Amino acid sequence: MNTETLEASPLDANTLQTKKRLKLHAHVMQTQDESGLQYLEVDNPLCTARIALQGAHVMAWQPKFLVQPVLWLSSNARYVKGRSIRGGVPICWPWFGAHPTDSTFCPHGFARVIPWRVIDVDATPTGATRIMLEMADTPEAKRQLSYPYTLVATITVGRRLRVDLATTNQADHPFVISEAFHTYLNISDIANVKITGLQDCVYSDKMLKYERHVEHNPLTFDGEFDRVFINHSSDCTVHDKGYNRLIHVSKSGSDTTVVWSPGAEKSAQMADMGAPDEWRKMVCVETTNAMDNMVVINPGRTHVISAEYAVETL
Ligand SMILES: O=P(O)(O)OC[C@H]1O[C@H](O)[C@H](O)[C@@H](O)[C@@H]1O
Repeated sequence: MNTETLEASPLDANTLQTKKRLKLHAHVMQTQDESGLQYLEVDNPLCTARIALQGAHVMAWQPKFLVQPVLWLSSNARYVKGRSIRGGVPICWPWFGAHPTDSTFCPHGFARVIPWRVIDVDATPTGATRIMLEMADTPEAKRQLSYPYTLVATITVGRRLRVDLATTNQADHPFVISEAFHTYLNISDIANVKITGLQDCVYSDKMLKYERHVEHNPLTFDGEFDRVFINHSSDCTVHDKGYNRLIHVSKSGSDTTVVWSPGAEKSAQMADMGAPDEWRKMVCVETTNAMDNMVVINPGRTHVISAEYAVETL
């Protein structure tokens, strides 16, 4: 289904304004809250999901065979124009972390706070729902990145969640990006999990002024943890003995993985991390290209980063 005319049509915009709900597809409803933020609510035979059009941000995804959600979403996340939502799958683009030269530019890039528009909604042969979104060309996006590009996210929700982000260089010169799916995974407790798949990898430790070390063991957590695993292009698995399940994170087009747990002290300083112990129920496993693995995109070329999440119950 092509919904390209949806936002351009005053009739459709008014319908959404008045009714706050608009059916885009058999399994997808577009809704709007009081502040004007819009969401896609997906309910298909395999899962439910919620996507904010601001940031192409997957806020929730839950396969129907599971009791616990797969993504963590803060209970006091802010739903405000121009601010990122704490939880789910924020898209960091076209830089990861702080902008290298201008501190007024959005941390982790502007893609997560800009509205995106729906360009297609479809069902896959397996019964999943595939939604394509394109980032709008707003003055704010232009202020922070002046050269021409297109940025398209394809989000597929079913038994698995897949996110693909395609950057096309429309300029007449190469440009460089860093990027991430900053995914917050829902876990039983940070003390119950270990993460495998990162052993023997070199990491830069943000807690130790970016010192580099080699990871020898599966990751476990006993305080704030913020590591950037360089040249890591393989998959990893979160083992959660509290929820008796594994969350497999597989990827392509990504050579960096970031693992982040804020710990009690940092969480207490953040306004949108929910109740005091809520941080214990999340760990971020971020499919990334950053630091040594920033991506050069030549004119006319497209680069795609993809991540897929699958849950195995034990
Ligand atoms: O608060 P945010 O801008 O969403 O960033 C949250 C976190 O993101 C990443 O994982 C970084 O490695 C952390 O250093 C940062 O604190």
